[in-house]
Amino acid sequence: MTDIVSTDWVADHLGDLGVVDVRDAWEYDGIGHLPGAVNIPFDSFRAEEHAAEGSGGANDDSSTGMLPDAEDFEALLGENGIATDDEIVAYDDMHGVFAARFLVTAELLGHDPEKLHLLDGDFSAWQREHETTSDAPGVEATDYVVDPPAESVLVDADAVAAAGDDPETVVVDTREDWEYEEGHVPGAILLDWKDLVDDESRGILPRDEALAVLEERGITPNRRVVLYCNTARRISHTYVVLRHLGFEDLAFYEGSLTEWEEQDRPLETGS
Ligand SMILES: O=S(=O)([O-])[S-]
Repeated sequence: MTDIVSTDWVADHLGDLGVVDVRDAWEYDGIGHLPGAVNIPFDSFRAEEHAAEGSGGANDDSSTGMLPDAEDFEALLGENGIATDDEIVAYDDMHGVFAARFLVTAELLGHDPEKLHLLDGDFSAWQREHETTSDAPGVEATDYVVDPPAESVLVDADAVAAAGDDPETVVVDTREDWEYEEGHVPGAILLDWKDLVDDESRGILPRDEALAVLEERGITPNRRVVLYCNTARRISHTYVVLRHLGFEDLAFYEGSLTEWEEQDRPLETGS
């Protein structure tokens, strides 16, 4: 399970971690970064275009959304010296949402989720408490191998539509309220991903508070939770937080609303 870790935990384990900074290169170079961090900016591990269901050919019913090609991801991690069995910590300066997307991408492409960690409180927490550097790390290229798991949390649009009729399942829209009001998957519940984040510390809410926010909306660990947003970036953060809180039955709609709308599926409006 991808974990959420403190700056002190990262400081204690720095020598044993592949540290991935997903901010833009100018921030990594100009503002500084964690010691030993490599820079893998957000745009570099996303597909250039959204790939909808069936885009891989007539018999392809998979939805790869914004996931990169396996070879591209292998080359990217390999050239940055990240190995297939590395423990990885990722961070950004956006409350963790971009870093979470990196970690979920790695998980979906087969990196052991037990070895994936999100820095709580993002770069700002590290900057307040620990030294940063502008020194480039020494990088030794690796042969990173993508090997997607046989069982995946990925679901397609049909599964999302069917989930709406299942009382054991809750479909969750992690966008902002105005986006939800303009149009959402019928029956979906609104949970802005930032509602689980403390705006000041940029870290996740204390466990009890986070669980209370979720329970208020009927999102409880005994239910299956199906997540979507626009292009699967914001759900990546919610996915990591829910795993951290102990939610076991999660489904990840990579195609998200982009695909849903491309397929002319129904939308509900209003709050
Ligand atoms: O975060 S997003 O994929 O909805 S743009």
